[in-house]
Amino acid sequence: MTESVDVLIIASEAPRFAHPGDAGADLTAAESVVLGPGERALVGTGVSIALPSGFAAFIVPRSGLAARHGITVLNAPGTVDAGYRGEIKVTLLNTDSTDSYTVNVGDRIAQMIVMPVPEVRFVPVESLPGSARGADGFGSTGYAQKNEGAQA
Ligand SMILES: O=c1ccn([C@H]2C[C@H](O)[C@@H](COP(=O)(O)OP(=O)(O)OP(=O)(O)O)O2)c(=O)[nH]1
Ligand SMILES: [Mg+2]
Repeated sequence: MTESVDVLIIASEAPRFAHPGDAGADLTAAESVVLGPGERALVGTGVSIALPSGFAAFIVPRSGLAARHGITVLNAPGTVDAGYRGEIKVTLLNTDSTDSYTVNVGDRIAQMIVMPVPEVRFVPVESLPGSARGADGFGSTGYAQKNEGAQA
């Protein structure tokens, strides 16, 4: 596993790790916007990066904004491809049905996680190998804890 990775960056305000060892680096807004109830907006961060090949960055919500204000990232996790050189933008969504939310320049609006991603080749086959789950999904194992008498 790679210990550290260098990500080239041009930024008005660089993403920052709040604590050493944090997975997510906070992204700040480079523009102000008011999100009305239920509204979304594409918010610039002023950050452009060049990831090494074999890596991607994922834009995910901040839990505090979500829990306190209902602000989330609509397309979470937003995917930043290694070859992308444009400005990283965040699609913020105000899920609150009554309150507006104001984003000011410099506010920490989301976080970015850099992760290794393998090069994938899709290999066409006639049939797939068997597995314990098979084609079961979409709630096939039930929802509540089984020992609480929930229906499967
Ligand atoms: O939250 C996001 C998601 C994506 N991007 C940038 C980086 C990414 O490499 C590029 C394309 O993203 P994606 O593939 O998700 O969007 P698309 O709608 O498929 O656009 P495209 O046709 O350009 O791939 O947009 C962001 O800045 N923020
Ligand atoms: Mg795409």
